[in-house]
Amino acid sequence: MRLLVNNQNTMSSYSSNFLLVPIPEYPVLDCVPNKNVKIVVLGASSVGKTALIVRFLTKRFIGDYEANTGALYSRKINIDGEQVSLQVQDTPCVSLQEDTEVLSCQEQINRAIYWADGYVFVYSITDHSSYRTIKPLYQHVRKIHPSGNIPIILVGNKTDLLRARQVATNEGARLANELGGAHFEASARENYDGVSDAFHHMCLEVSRVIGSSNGEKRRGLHLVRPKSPNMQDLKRRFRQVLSSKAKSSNTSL
Ligand SMILES: Nc1nc2c(ncn2[C@@H]2O[C@H](COP(=O)(O)OP(=O)(O)OP(=O)(O)O)[C@@H](O)[C@H]2O)c(=O)[nH]1
Repeated sequence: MRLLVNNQNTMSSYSSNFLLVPIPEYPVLDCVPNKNVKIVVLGASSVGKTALIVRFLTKRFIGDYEANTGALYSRKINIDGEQVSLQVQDTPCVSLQEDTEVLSCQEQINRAIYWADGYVFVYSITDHSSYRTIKPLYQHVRKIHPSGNIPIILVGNKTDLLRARQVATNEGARLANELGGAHFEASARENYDGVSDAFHHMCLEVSRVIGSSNGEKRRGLHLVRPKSPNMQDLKRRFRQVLSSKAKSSNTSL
């Protein structure tokens, strides 16, 4: 979901919520070289993907969200004393086709999976079907990245709703172990520390993988493209050529 907040200062005359970009992006050129951590958050409907991201980046839980359109959040954060440029991609929900293990997943999610270096799989501890989407989702990620080490974590959200629990802690831990990642339980609603621990762990894992590839991007697929010439620059040069041509044709008359 995408974040909705009421902005008292600018929209006080409106009673309903409106859409606001919650966390301003900073220019891509301002990224810390070789420390650009790209994370995608994946999971079924209403498990709390947006709530977890917003909680981690702002320490706030707002609670009112609009259906997700896949916002990208950029921040500089400090991981173990080191500055890291973090990009977190929120995604629309995925689902299983009825009574099957077949995943329904938008193309935009595939692009995010391809782009990312780390994967946060989220389920709700109150929704067993959201837990059951995780394995097919992981297999889907694996189809896109068939080889190599992909840093993942598994987060069981909504631990404040203990009475409605449908997924036991050891079920989550077992699955995380099977998929080769760490398991966390958290409540975006009630506890910042649990959320922060999970994202910090993810960032550390991704940093480690990036670091171990000597500063080059993993898989060699995301190397920075050479800068294309600036449009203004091209126009200026074009005008210069035209005016020098005009001058030379005047002098030859
Ligand atoms: N009780 C409780 N509710 C939560 C928690 N996290 C999120 N929610 C609520 O769950 C609902 C869905 O949260 P979102 O963050 O929008 O979930 P999402 O996974 O982004 O949803 P989709 O857009 O459907 O993919 C909202 O009503 C949130 O307020 C939590 O930790 N505890």
